[in-house]
Amino acid sequence: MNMRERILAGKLFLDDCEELPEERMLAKRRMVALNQTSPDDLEKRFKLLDEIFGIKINAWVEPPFYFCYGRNIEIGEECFLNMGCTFIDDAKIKIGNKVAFGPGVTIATVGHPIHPDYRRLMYGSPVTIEENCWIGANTTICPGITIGKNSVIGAGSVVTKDIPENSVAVGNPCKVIRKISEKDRQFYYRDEPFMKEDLEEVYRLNGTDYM
Ligand SMILES: CC(=O)SCCNC(=O)CCNC(=O)[C@H](O)C(C)(C)COP(=O)(O)OP(=O)(O)OC[C@H]1O[C@@H](n2cnc3c(N)ncnc32)[C@H](O)[C@@H]1OP(=O)(O)O
Repeated sequence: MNMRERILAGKLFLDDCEELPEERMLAKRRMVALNQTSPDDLEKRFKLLDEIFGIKINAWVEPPFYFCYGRNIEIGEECFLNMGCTFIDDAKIKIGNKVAFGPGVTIATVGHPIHPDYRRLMYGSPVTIEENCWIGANTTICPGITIGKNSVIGAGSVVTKDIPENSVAVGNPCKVIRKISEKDRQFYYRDEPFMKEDLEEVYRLNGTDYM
């Protein structure tokens, strides 16, 4: 097994060989270039993002955006990353369609042994966020986590265990407080109801179709 295979297999690894440092250096150059783009230079931004992810993507990534490799992140259609997200992608990060990230979200796929004698070593474990999730501001997602589709993670959460689909989960450690229900189709925030005329006006003002 070579080092890259060890990383993928979740085994202990070090990352100073097999051109991994060169790959990270190239990624850092692209990261710096992306984070220095002007907000109106969208053409350059989109080109750099395609280079970073290694494939043409259809997602909105608000700089600054920080990552290790970029190529280990698989991002679905119509995702939105608000500013200041950090994706530590030594192992795979898989993000489904229409996932929204608040500002300052950290995804960590890598960890170090607890004992200081072995601390320099690393192990990776992939993170999966299924479609339609909303990850609140400044959330940290730990190695090996899966967040099920449609779920909402409250701001400032630290996700240390898998979160099932259709859940609202908050806190440190992040715990499910309730399931998403039919009531959430009626109220958008506390006791504020969705109203047909209100929705119509929002979509009309924005020039988009109603629902
Ligand atoms: C894509 C973007 O850029 S979005 C911009 C960034 N925006 C955000 O990050 C906002 C994220 N929103 C939140 O964290 C909200 O609090 C939500 C969505 C989790 C609220 O969900 P709701 O189910 O409506 O929760 P509700 O407000 O009723 O609170 C329920 C309980 O959870 C607690 N709670 C709510 N949010 C959090 C949180 N982030 N962390 C810890 N506890 C929380 C409340 O204090 C309450 O506790 P109590 O029962 O002891 O009083």
